[in-house]
Amino acid sequence: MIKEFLNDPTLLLNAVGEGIYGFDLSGNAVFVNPAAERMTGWHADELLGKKIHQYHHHTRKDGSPYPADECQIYCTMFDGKHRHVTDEVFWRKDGSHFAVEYTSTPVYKNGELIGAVAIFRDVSKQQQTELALRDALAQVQHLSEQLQEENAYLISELNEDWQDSGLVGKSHSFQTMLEQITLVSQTNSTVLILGENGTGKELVARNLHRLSTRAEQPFIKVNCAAFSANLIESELFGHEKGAFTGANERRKGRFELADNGTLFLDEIAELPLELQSKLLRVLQEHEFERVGGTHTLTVNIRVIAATNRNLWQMVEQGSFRMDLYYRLNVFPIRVPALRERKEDIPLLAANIINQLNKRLGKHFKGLTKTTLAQLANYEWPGNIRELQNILEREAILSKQNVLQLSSALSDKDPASGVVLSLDAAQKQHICTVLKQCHGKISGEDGAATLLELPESTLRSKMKKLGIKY
Ligand SMILES: Nc1ncnc2c1ncn2[C@@H]1O[C@H](COP(=O)(O)OP(=O)(O)OP(=O)(O)O)[C@@H](O)[C@H]1O
Repeated sequence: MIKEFLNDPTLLLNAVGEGIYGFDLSGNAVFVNPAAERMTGWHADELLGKKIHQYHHHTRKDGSPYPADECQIYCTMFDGKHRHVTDEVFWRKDGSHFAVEYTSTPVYKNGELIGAVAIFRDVSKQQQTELALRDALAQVQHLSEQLQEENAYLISELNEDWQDSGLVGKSHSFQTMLEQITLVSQTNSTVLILGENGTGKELVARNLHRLSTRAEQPFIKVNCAAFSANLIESELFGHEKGAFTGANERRKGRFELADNGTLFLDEIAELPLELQSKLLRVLQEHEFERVGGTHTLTVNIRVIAATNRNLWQMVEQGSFRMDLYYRLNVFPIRVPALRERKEDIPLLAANIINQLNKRLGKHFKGLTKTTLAQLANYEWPGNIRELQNILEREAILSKQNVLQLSSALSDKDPASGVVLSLDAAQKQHICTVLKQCHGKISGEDGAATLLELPESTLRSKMKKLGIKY
């Protein structure tokens, strides 16, 4: 048996699964095994004695010429060196091609180079599997990035602690507003919420989303006043890796995060003019590009915008685009100031006390009659947020289970000997420093540096304290 093999080595070569070609020094085929025939479709008798390079190894995958003197198999015939090639294709008789991996080995007889042997295999399936794996990996990475961003966003949302608050009020103006919310929530129309600070614009936006068909989709908020002019663009539209100094990773913007859901653009009046035109484009065409990107992204978003400013006046002064104003003002909802619905104060106060009891672990039963009268006589420039702050301060100070005011309510400058709450004192100090810095927040001569705070911390403090700059 062994003898049979030794007498006819082609038996073994013909049985091998890899394709085998033998060449003489002129590059003519002297041996072609059946595996090579199967892979290429060329029969041995069509190739033997001919230069195989011309038949199926004469062009690259992209069709560009592959001169014989660059061919790695031919090179082996000239320099007698072994080669291992992994990035080429062989062409079949029918004109198609397949990815190959091959070795080209010199053949010596009595120390003299007489030709070369090429052993090759079809690696197209392996490459396809690798490609599919790479695709799957990229997809997993993409999903994980998205989850990370959504997670970061959700954590910051949870910190906002709005969850327990509902829309409370029985007054006519408030009830009319609730009817408007219910009606418009069933549509996809853009809504513009107008109202003074602390009247509940954000709460209105959240309830609008909750009542809409998008309720199960994300509600994404952007405070247009909380970012500097150059940060807001990437915050809204995201950025590509390397788009600007510090853009070490690709990042999705709020528009992408809000896809299929609702995007709440708070303090819309603070959006720089340049970005107003970009926003207009998204509202009109639902399309945008990430900063530093060329790929156009399409989104399906319901936009709710809010402002405490007189937008029309800004249009007249040239600081707000008229076309954007009309785009946003499709369905305006005006949230009444607290002084316009003083009859709601007892209900609101009861609601706030409930929340305080839960949060502070206390058992306040309500307010004294005198306190209710004092609350009704006040003009509430800070609206419901101010009412919340005052009740919280009293809840901390009070030793009884019925709350009353420890000092008179006043909307005058608090710098007149009255002890300020920590928040009020911080607000006053930050405003003084901002004035000193001519409103500049970042940079060496900015307020953040003077206050020894990171810029982002100062901005979120300003937002929390209701400081507008
Ligand atoms: N009708 C309401 N019933 C109970 N709580 C309310 C009501 N409206 C607003 N609040 C509470 O008042 C506070 C201020 O509301 P919100 O932040 O929505 O106001 P805003 O108008 O968006 O303020 P700003 O313009 O300063 O951003 C929140 O804590 C909110 O929960």
